[in-house]
Amino acid sequence: MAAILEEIISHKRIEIESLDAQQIIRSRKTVSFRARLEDAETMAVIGEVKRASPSKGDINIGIKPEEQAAKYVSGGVDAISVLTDKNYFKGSMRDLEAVKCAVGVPVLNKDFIIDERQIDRAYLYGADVILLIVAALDDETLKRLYDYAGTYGLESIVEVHTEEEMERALAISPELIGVNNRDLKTFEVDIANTERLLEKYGDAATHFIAESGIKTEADAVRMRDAGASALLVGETLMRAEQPGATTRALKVPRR
Ligand SMILES: O=C(O)c1ccccc1NCC(=O)[C@H](O)[C@H](O)COP(=O)(O)O
Repeated sequence: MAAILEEIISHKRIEIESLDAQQIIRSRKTVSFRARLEDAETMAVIGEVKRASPSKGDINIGIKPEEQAAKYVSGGVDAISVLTDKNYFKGSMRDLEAVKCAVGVPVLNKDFIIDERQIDRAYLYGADVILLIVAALDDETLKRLYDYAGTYGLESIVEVHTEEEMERALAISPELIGVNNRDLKTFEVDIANTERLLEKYGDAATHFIAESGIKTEADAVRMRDAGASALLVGETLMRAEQPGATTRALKVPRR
């Protein structure tokens, strides 16, 4: 595991000690991102609320998450990702809740999930989708958490960066796979990673989401041509003067 991921996960282990197992009333219906993807005529865009990151430090600290999310919605965004980790990304579960109250599109709880209690919390705060990072989980835990999320109607984006992780992800037949273009060992970002992996695995029966380093319409076209049906975009939208217009520009027609 990359050193930064290992460090984040050790913080998560401490964080989850304070989370109680809860009896949760499962009355809230989640909003499906997969259904939206299947209906889309353009590349789907997941706009991310990302105040800061380990690789870039502070990006846009002062924003109100619900206002930022509303700007993405004005550009036709298909889902909002909210980074809820506090130590490394300066986010919170309150950010997620504020976004969920402000928008109707699916909301992704972007965090480093290693335990069922984080999934309980994601549902409680209004998530529709969670992220499961293959590099942070063994095979048994990955499958267990994937299935557990499904009991809430939560969809999981199973994130990979390498071929080996892709093989491990495909073994559980997930409906959504995120291909991260960021190498967490070096922080180097190269969108050719999605092209490389999808050249080999693009025919798999799943939806591929290209994550990280997407800046321009030309990048969106490259990801579409590689076989991705969605983009996850953080920094570009967080720094954009007009996040709505930037979102719209990335929604290139599907092939
Ligand atoms: O962004 C980081 O520095 C980072 C470091 C360690 C673990 C995860 C990290 N990022 C999380 C993400 O996956 C990105 O926020 C997401 O893909 C959007 O990336 P970008 O559009 O490049 O901001």
